[in-house]
Amino acid sequence: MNPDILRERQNATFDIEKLTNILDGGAERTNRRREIREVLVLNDPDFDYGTPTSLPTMILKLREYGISDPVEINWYKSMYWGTGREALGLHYVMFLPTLYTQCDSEQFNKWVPLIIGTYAQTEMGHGTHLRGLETTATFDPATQEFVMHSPTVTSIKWWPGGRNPLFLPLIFLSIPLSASLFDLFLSGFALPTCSGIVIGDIGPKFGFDAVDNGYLKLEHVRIPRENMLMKYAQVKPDGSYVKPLSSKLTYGTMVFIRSLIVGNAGIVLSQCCTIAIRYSAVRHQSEIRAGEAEPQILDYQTQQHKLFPLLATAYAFLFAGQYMIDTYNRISGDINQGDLSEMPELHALSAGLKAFTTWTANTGIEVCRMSCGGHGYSRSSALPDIYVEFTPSCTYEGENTVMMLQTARFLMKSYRQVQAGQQLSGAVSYLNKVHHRVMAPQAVSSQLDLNLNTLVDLYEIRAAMLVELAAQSIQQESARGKCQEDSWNNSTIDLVRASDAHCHYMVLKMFRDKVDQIEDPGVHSVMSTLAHLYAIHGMGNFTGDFLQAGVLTGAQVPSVSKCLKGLLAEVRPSAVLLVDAFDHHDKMLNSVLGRHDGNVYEAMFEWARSSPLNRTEVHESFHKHLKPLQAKL
Ligand SMILES: CCCCC/C=C\C/C=C\C/C=C\C/C=C\C/C=C/C(=O)SCCNC(=O)CCNC(=O)[C@H](O)C(C)(C)COP(=O)(O)OP(=O)(O)OC[C@H]1O[C@@H](n2cnc3c(N)ncnc32)[C@H](O)[C@@H]1OP(=O)(O)O
Ligand SMILES: Cc1cc2nc3c(=O)[nH]c(=O)nc-3n(C[C@H](O)[C@H](O)[C@H](O)COP(=O)(O)OP(=O)(O)OC[C@H]3O[C@@H](n4cnc5c(N)ncnc54)[C@H](O)[C@@H]3O)c2cc1C
Repeated sequence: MNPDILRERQNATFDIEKLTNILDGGAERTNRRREIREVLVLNDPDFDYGTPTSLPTMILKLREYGISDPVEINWYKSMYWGTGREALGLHYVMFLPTLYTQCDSEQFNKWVPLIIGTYAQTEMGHGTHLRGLETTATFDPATQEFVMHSPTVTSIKWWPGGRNPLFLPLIFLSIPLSASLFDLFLSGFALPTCSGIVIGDIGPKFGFDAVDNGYLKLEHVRIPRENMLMKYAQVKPDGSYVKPLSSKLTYGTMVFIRSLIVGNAGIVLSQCCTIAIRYSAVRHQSEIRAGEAEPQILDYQTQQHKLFPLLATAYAFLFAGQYMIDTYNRISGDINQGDLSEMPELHALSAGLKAFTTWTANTGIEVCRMSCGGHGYSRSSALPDIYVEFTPSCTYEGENTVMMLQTARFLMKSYRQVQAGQQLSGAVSYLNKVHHRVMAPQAVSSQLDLNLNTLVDLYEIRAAMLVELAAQSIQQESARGKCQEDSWNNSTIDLVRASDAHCHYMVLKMFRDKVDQIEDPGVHSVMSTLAHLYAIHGMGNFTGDFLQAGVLTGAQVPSVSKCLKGLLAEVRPSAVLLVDAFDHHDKMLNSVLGRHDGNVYEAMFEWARSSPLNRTEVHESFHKHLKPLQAKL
């Protein structure tokens, strides 16, 4: 083991295993995750790491081992595929959940165990604006069929993942918005089961290469009436339409996946922090004091300033992901029982946190890559691949700006309810105080009150202020004679800013609540330090907001920076131990820089030598192209 990394692991001030258990949701979950990883994957002789041929093996193994819990499926898949996406991701996270949530019992029993599918909602002309989708589904009572049709070029279904002839049906959204299971293909390499279907691949993408995103054009293709998913809405044999309790129930799968993406952003950021911080512990470069040995780059304050707030953010997002999934499970359970009262809040929370966490993680991955210098740009670091695979999450499952504006809709509605004298509950209850906000007591002192509860209060006040400013912008636009829609559009910068601040407050609050639950003193202490770092770093980034909210004075601004530097120094001794607690296996991380043993250079040389370009002493291109050219010169 590299001596630097060995030294970093001595004198731990907290129990790493206990922190890993907290991240997993308990010791039993950690044990189960490791059992899946060590026994069912790494020690499986059939396991040929991450090669496409292993996809069928993976599916059959999942069935052989009886792994059906979605989280355990993801644990298994992530060991098989490491940090990359794989062709079946969409099947597990969108196609199956749609069947689970939108099929009536007969359809569920008929389809769920048997098929692999995709989710074809987006069209070439519309991805965000679902009410603008053009594909039609026209019921023909004479034949008890729906006639599915793509009337225009912009109505061609565009992007469905895993849309190759190998795959079976797809969930199809069409006008009127209902989800019909559209059985297009038989298993295997069968051609379309009926004419009128034009499919293909949409061509090379920025990345996401393991997933073939396709296109699908339908020309009056008929499917049985029974293929409409009929849990919430039905078309009866006589053609009569039974409306769902809410038209938004059809959007349920998107809410589910957005909820998952929150925790996934934390996982991806934790992977990158593991790579960058372990590498920064073994990389020596330049000098701090003349004549002395080159220091670990992790001892440069700037390197700590790049990485430690991201480390804190990774923990914050992992805890936010746990909260999000628990909230999703609770509210979707109520919805299943017909209680839709909290559906708007679930939509607003999942939409906002999905955007907030993916935007932040997306930027953070690049900071981690650049903090590793040239070696970060090498594919051996895994950081370029992680970025390329993660960055579309800011677009898919709800484009982030649009998602922030959906959260803003909920915030504005809540604000108007407070103005009308209503008492709010839930995540926006802080708006009840928006008109009675008193200056925070600490604003009169020059010292920053570092109490975590006080910091949460400051973020709450900041969010309330920005919600009020956005509402006032809309009111001012209306007062200038603008219609409601234009008043809204002319305030969308403020609205996104308000939603962002609301999500920032929510994430810090969840982090504080999680820290409060930690009983082990050592773990509590180091997590409390990270939560403080997350809060103070945010105050440094948005100082203007806190000044404008009147909870920070000009005299206190220098102490924000001073406090930040102190917290960076406090995290330094535990940095490697904190990424060890994420428990990312080398095989899954697949990064030369992020190896647990820190033996980076030897591994990098081996990695380079294994390149196909080095298979021969002289590359064949010399003989094929250069040598003939030289002969003519
Ligand atoms: C299982 C374990 C696995 C773990 C894996 C871990 C993580 C996963 C990581 C990555 C994912 C992996 C694979 C997936 C990768 C790629 C696949 C990508 C797939 C896709 O992209 S699928 C397509 C996604 N498309 C969208 O998201 C479309 C976005 N657009 C919309 O949602 C809607 O058009 C809109 C923007 C919300 C507007 O809708 P609209 O009907 O026009 O409503 P409005 O007029 O704006 O509002 C009316 C009213 O309705 C409320 N509303 C809107 N949406 C919802 C909702 N979903 N739920 C509840 N309520 C909703 C809205 O709030 C308004 O209410 P008011 O009271 O304000 O009137
Ligand atoms: C890798 C990847 C995989 C995908 N997989 C699938 C899949 O399997 N199935 C599927 O159905 N789809 C899939 N998609 C499509 C994806 O869901 C859409 O791309 C996404 O919903 C965004 O819609 P759009 O592309 O139409 O962008 P647009 O909505 O056209 O966005 C373009 C710009 O317009 C802005 N904009 C749009 N509306 C508003 C508004 N109301 N207010 C302010 N600004 C606005 C956006 O903020 C953005 O800046 C995938 C996409 C990617 C990148």
